[in-house]
Amino acid sequence: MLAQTLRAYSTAARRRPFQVAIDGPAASGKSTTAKMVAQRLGFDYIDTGAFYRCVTLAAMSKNLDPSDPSNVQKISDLAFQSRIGLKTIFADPVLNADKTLSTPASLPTTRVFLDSKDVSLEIRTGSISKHVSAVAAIGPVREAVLQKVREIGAREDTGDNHGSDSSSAGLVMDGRDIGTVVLPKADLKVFLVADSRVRAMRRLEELIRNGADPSKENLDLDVVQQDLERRDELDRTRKVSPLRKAADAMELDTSNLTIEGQVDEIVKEVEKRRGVPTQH
Ligand SMILES: Nc1ncnc2c1ncn2[C@@H]1O[C@H](COP(=O)(O)OP(=O)(O)O)[C@@H](O)[C@H]1O
Ligand SMILES: Nc1ccn([C@H]2C[C@H](O)[C@@H](COP(=O)(O)OP(=O)(O)O)O2)c(=O)n1
Repeated sequence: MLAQTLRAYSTAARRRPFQVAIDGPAASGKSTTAKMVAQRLGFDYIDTGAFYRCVTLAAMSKNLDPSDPSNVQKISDLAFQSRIGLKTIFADPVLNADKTLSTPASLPTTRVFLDSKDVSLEIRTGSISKHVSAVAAIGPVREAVLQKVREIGAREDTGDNHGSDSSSAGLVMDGRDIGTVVLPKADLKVFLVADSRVRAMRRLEELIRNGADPSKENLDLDVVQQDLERRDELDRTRKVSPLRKAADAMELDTSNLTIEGQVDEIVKEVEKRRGVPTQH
């Protein structure tokens, strides 16, 4: 009996993927960095912000204004009922002339599905960004998202991930409360920050890259910066699971870093903590 228990325990211990929690304010580089870290290490990736954005889209599609307190119950019900799925497409490693493998330079892309519909671009529009913090402040909505995220995390733990039959060695998850609430025992916690003007420039470029037209929409650097700062303030001051740095998180300021640079810092730290150098 004891031997059986010990064997079960050691299997569970071996199976638990290495967890990397990445938190920080809006547009600090969390999802880009998290995806690339996952690609470099062969880990899975979960973007928790996408869940709050999907619930916001579901609410707005039903004309439920998230800032109206009388809609809280209906939005909470929607959060529990909505089926939300993520699929991250990682690029294959590159085979070098000397037969070694290296990580491709291309960025992985994450497709987001709400009740089977691909809403990847729709959830990034200005109107969703404007309302998402109000939705994310609703306690039952956070419970519903936590439940969904943990279910996905547990599937990855048992190998039922992305249709693959083997579980990955680790998991990278990004959001606002990953290190404090969702994965409080994460093996590595990172808190990304960057100057708000720099974040606004990067976010504006991204919106334009994704097809936004600043001449037609009310979109300039000041507008984007104000939206990021307003959202950060709401996320930091809400009662349930506010945005804050976990006491044991490593802080990384990306203002003067390249994307590769910030990914390198995190991968180095994972390798140090795992004691296993990974192939690049
Ligand atoms: N070090 C960097 N240098 C330049 N652009 C960056 C850097 N880090 C992130 N970005 C860009 O900034 C934008 C916001 O990053 P993103 O990963 O979406 O942030 P978050 O997930 O924190 O909101 C993206 O367009 C991303 O490509
Ligand atoms: N774990 C999380 C993730 C996101 N949120 C909320 C707070 C954010 O304003 C929204 C959207 O998050 P997302 O990471 O997609 O937003 P940005 O890419 O940083 O603009 O969701 C949260 O409260 N908790």
